[in-house]
Amino acid sequence: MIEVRNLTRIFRTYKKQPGFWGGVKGLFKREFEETAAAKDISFDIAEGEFVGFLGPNGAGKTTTLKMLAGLIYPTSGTARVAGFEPKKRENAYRRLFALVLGQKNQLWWDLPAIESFLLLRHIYGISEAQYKETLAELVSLLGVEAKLNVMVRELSLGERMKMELIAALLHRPRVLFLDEPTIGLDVISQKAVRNFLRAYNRKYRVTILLTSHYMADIQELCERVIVINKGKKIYDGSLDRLEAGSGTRKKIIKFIPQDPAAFPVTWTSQHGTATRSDEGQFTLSVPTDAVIAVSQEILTAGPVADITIEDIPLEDVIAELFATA
Ligand SMILES: Nc1ncnc2c1ncn2[C@@H]1O[C@H](COP(=O)(O)OP(=O)(O)OP(=O)(O)O)[C@@H](O)[C@H]1O
Repeated sequence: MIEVRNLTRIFRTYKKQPGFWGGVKGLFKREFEETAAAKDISFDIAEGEFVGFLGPNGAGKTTTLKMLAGLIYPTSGTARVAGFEPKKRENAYRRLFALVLGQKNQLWWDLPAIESFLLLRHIYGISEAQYKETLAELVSLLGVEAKLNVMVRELSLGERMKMELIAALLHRPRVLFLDEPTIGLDVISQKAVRNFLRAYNRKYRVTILLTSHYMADIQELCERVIVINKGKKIYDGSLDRLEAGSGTRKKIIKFIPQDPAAFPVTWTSQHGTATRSDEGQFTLSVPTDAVIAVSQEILTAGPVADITIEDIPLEDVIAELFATA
């Protein structure tokens, strides 16, 4: 469904010297700076896939999504979505995808959401019957029946995002580009949006490319992730492989001794040293194959009130990937 080959976008920005005279100088001699927001990015996404697009701030995620949506032109390379070249901005392509930017609104601020939906119905030429059916389904899935006639500016952030999603899906796109759709939402709204996206993806086999800084979004929704850093793709594969195959093939052991005096403040095992926290807890990061040995060492050292073995948080795995890339 999505085919990206060596997609590159270089931004050229004017470097203004500070102050008034800096501005005047700039009139005569302009200095430019080039930023490669996307460098030689290639990937394929099959129909119905739900792919997470990860990277730190400024990695080039939004730039790539905007190129796929035809909002900005690539400097070089090609992109094809369902056979269309986004940069040509054909109407048939506009009907095929939707782009949701969590940080921007497409709904009319001073009107109830339903008015924007009606406008979109006309823009996309959606038949009355299809409009009614789609709207009823989306509104009920997202639970916003009671808010359709409320001015958008009076909606909560979560309600507004749900309305944005309805606006994006009214014309039944086959491809969805979601740029941080859960940003700023409370945990309950984040979960509601996630549940909706999962159900929608499964029911309609819509192809979804999602960026989010919330790892829960990625872990709950995406089996595959593409990671980019400084404009370059550094990983493309399953989330499991990313977690298992990372340099941090480790687990975290946390324990609280029954008698704190039985353990020194700094306790050393064969595989590392842990320092007691104010709450009396010790935390050790150990290689996965040493988990049993270290657990036995802890239990031999003295009775424990609690012991847990956890996976390294995905955030840490990814942070390590960025650091080594
Ligand atoms: N219109 C523009 N003009 C100049 N530089 C730009 C422009 N848009 C983006 N950039 C630069 O391109 C780089 C990538 O930006 P982009 O917004 O794609 O990153 P991102 O991965 O989406 O980051 P974030 O997670 O913070 O949203 C950044 O260094 C940014 O400053």
